[in-house]
Amino acid sequence: MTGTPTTPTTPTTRRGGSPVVETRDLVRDFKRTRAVDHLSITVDAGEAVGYIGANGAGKSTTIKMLTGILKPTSGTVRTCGRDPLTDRVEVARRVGVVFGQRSQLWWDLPLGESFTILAAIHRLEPAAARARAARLVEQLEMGPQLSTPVRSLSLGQRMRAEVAAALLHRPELLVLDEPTIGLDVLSKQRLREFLVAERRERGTTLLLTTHDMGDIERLCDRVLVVDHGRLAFDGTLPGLAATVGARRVLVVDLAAPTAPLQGIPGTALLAGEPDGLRQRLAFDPAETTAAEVLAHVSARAEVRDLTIEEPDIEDVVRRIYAASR
Ligand SMILES: Nc1ncnc2c1ncn2[C@@H]1O[C@H](COP(=O)(O)OP(=O)(O)OP(=O)(O)O)[C@@H](O)[C@H]1O
Repeated sequence: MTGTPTTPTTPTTRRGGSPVVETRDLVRDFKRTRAVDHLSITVDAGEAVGYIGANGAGKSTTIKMLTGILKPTSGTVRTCGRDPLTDRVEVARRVGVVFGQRSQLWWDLPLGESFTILAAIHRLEPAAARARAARLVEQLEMGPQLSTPVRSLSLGQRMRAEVAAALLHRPELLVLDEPTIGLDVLSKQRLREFLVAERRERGTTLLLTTHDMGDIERLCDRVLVVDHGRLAFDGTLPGLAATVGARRVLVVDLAAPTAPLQGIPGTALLAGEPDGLRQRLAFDPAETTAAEVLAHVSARAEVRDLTIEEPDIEDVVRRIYAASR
């Protein structure tokens, strides 16, 4: 890795919109811990930004300051151009927040009633609110759950409901804290597809924390890495993967036992099953593509099935730490 990782690296091209999130020298101390340490970040209108870091790096504390839940120790924070502490109501009007571990829905009420109550809280015009809720319900395929009490929803259904609730008032910024944690593959996919569509249709700015590289890959144009409360990286995901040398792994299930798939350009063969039926090839996306690797494999053996293992964010972040020692 080149340069010191705690020096922000190549920022991506900015869209030139006005900042939706802007922090300058933001600090938050708890008794003995500096959770956020002179953090200066900017997110422009229409961007989709992944905010990542190891457990305890300061992500939730930052988000709580952006949304007016926590007061900074020092420094400034502007969300949609406002101070989230003194302009709480205006910020709440313009921002939607989803905390994966916490619900904003009424547990014992049918889901549809939560939407009605939220619309009233946001003082939305009833007909417009009903139309917006109906559209979200349709897009998120939640119609059958509208009369179900929230406590009886599956985790995937509840997360989609949380996202719908956070978007009911058409916020400019949607902040998502671990939106796909614990979801099965299909639920993750549905939620990601919805968020991509929402962004395309309404230009909603996304800021999300996640431990899932798939969320970043499918949703974000830009990644911010926080390490011990400080900004450690600001750039694209390929830029981050290249910076830390993160590899992807192509896992192939072969039709017949096959000799180890050694010597495929740009790959390293990882330990596989002894019969050679399942083999794992690590590759650097900067050097080759999954399609090229697969073409080489197919020339040697019949491929029955394949999966690609993404670099794990914890692993990427561990590599950043290792490089900073
Ligand atoms: N209310 C609190 N009181 C004391 N310390 C806190 C409090 N909230 C957070 N911290 C500490 O601040 C640091 C940053 O915590 P934070 O929750 O922001 O990290 P995080 O990156 O969101 O982690 P995770 O991925 O585990 O949610 C940690 O050392 C944490 O223990």
